[in-house]
Amino acid sequence: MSSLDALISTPNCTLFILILLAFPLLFRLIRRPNRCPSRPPGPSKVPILGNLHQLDALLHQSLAKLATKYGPVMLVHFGREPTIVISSASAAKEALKTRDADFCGRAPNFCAARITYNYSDVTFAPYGEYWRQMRKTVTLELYSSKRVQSFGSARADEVNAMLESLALSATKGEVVDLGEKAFALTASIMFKIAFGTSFKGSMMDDKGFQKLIHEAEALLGTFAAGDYFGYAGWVFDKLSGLHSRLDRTFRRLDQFLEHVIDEHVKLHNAKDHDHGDVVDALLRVQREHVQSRATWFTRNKIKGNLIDVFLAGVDTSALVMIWTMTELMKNPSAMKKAQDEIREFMVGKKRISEQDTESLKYLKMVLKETLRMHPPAPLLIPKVTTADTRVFDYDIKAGTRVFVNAWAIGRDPKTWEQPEKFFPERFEESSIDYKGQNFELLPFGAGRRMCPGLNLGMATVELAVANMLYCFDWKLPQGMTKEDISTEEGPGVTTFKKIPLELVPVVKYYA
Ligand code: HEM
Repeated sequence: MSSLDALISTPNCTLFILILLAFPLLFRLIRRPNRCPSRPPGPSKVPILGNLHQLDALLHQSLAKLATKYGPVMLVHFGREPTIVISSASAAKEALKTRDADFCGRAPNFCAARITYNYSDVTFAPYGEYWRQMRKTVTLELYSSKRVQSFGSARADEVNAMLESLALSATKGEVVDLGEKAFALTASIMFKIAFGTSFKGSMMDDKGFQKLIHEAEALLGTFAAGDYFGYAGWVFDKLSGLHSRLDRTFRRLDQFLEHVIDEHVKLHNAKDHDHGDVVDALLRVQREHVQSRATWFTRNKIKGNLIDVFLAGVDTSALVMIWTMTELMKNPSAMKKAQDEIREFMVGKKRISEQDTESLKYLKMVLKETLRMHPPAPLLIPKVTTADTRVFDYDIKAGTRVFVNAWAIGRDPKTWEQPEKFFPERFEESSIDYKGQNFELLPFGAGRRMCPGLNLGMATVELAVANMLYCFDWKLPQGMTKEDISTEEGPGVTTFKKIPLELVPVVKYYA
């Protein structure tokens, strides 16, 4: 036996050699957490469906329930599509602030592609140069504070018309469907802002227009199987009639927009006339582009952005009004406090102006509390990651769909004391606001895809609610108590109130 053989045959040395051989393996095991991607936790999926069988029509609510088990960064599968669901303020902050650039894509959406002229709008446009240019343009032409102010008379006129119709119902002791009033108001305001005319002067009446917008919204909220199951899903959508329903709605919208744009062009060519509305603004931008030989600002881009104004601006603002009145009727002490504030401030005045609403501190808290409990877009607008990224310590691949559950975040007991209680006073000593800096309250989102229409929407809501509370007292229909008022939501991408809010207005100060 050689000396080397002798050495190897000793037990100590054999152990040493074994450790030496095992070292690379041990090293790999120790380093494993850093090298292997760590997936967010989530419910186990079944073939084809993924986790669809565990979700229901109130998607934000069923996702919130699952998140209590799997945590604030959760992976679920919609068919074959992996989707990350963010359900806490700190996870939302990491996604929408720290890694905002990775979380600002939009998920492909079959219905949205058709309705928005292949993503010619801002809301559904994929993140990139086109979205940047368009968002800059519409921010200047539509959403700047100067523009929001310039639409003030449209808001005042339409709010006055609504108050007049409520006063008429009050004299007859009629029950009114407040949801209907709110949608009619926001639709007529956006119509005037966009087209420079009221329904009366247009080719479409208010009911027909509202129906068309609701149908387009419903299509955006429809689960298109093609988005989640590839070609098989596309065939299913075709056979189920989704494609023809989509085509019908698109053609009606297109016909209407073509007519409105032609009218504006004619008037401009004949009289160099500018109504100061959105169509004129977009046509002016188009002319400037043509002069500088840029060709990308086509007619479809104008139509896509006009549709955006309605789809993003009508239902959202109306829903804030409806939920505010619902919560105030269920909480008479908050209703009294809000009315006392307004009526004390308004002594001797006829109508509340937009400037007046700035002084109504309690009303602003009421609206914040409503937006906390009832964000109109509870999952914001679905996003998609634009790069491989992380939230907390979880790896997320580029191209993954992302839902930020603003509804769950607004009701997170780790952030909010008694989150199910409507309690505007919680904002008395708090600086939390909904303007995208506080991730506990995200009704408008945050980061670069945050809602640019915040001021436009809230200007309408504040003016309308303040005047409704000032001019009228509100009673429940005979035989009903506040406990009978339902807060149940209907299915869809927005938090519709399932059972209409029906109230009886009683004139207090209306002249
Ligand atoms: C109170 C009413 C409103 C609420 C609660 C609301 C809420 C939202 C939310 C949650 C988003 C998605 C943000 C995200 O994905 O992170 C959004 C996006 C958007 N909103 Fe609003 N919105 C309101 C009013 C309006 C109005 C009046 C307009 C315009 C007329 C408007 C135009 C838009 C647009 C264009 C986007 C897409 C932004 C982008 O993708 O870059 N919104 N809104």
